[in-house]
Amino acid sequence: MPGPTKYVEREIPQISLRDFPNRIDSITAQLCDAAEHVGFFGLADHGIAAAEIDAMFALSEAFFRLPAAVKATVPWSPRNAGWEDRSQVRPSNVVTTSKLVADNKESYQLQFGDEAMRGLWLAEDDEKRYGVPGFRARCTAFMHRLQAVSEQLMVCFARGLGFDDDEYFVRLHDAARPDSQSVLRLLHYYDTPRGGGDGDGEVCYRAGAHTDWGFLTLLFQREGQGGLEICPGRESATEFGADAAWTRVKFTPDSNSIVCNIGNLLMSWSDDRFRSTLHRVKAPSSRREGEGGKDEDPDDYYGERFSIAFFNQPCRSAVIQGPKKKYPPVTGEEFIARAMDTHFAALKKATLEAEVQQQQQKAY
Ligand SMILES: O=C(O)CCC(=O)C(=O)O
Ligand SMILES: [Fe+2]
Repeated sequence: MPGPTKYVEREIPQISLRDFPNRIDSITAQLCDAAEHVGFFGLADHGIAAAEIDAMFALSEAFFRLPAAVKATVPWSPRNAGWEDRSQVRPSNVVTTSKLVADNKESYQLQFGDEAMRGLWLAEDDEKRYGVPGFRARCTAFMHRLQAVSEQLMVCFARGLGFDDDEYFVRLHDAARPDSQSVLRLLHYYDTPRGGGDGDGEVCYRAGAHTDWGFLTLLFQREGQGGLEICPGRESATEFGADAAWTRVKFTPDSNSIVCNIGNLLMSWSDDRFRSTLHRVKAPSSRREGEGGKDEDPDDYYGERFSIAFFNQPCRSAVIQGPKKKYPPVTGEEFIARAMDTHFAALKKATLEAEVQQQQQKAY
């Protein structure tokens, strides 16, 4: 059972993309510094207007407010796309609660490719009928906006890592290729019940501690809907940072900042120079006092949270190897398959350990 979270203030670098062509050297230096030392940074002056972001959040909320039966017509598929509801069980959830607890959220994952999205978009007539007209076109346009911002970062990272070709990462993440794997994830976290002693004792996690396994994640959050926390450098004695000092990633209103973080793939692609950083959306909480609810803090936020994440993932056939060749080459497809295997192996291990713990408790 987790104890109260320790919090520390850490500076999360804020990087401006203003005047990108002329400032590319200084932006590259700032990005590489943030990627090496924190793994997280905020991006300002990225060119996506506040109105565009607001409109995308409104569209996402309209989708999530649809009846479950409608959302279930575009169900999650192992192609890493589609809608899921309270189905993502993370190893960290199991380790900290000793139960198979899923994140208390729903999400809808979208990709560029027709094949990946086969049967996973609402039909045009249904978009109109259910009050989300133009949903597919608007989401796709927003993905292209995020792709363009990501490509600027990719050019900087290619330069900073010493690849000869500035477009190296850009080519391997080409959204026009049919084997593109990048994902836009609309997220909706449900209200989290607080420990009160009058409920059924269900323990809720919003998003358990994890690192992202892709290349680079870009995330929008909303003012007043906090919860995202990071644990830089995995400064933790335990696997998922339960005893570590966490830092809240606050919304920065004046810059429309995009929260960016390095994924495991860019970490290995940089020969471990850049770091992927443990993060989570707090908090474990419970309807029954003392069950997970121990981790409550006066600054916690328990209301609904909407966020939008864009996961840059290399095309399936991309060959991935760092400039110093620390790791043998792997394709984008292999990397993701391995990430899945690692995830399920960790889940299996955590589940077995939780079962053993429960048996021990019964025995004494
Ligand atoms: O919603 C958030 O703020 C974080 C989401 C996240 O970390 C993820 O989906 O990987
Ligand atoms: Fe994440």
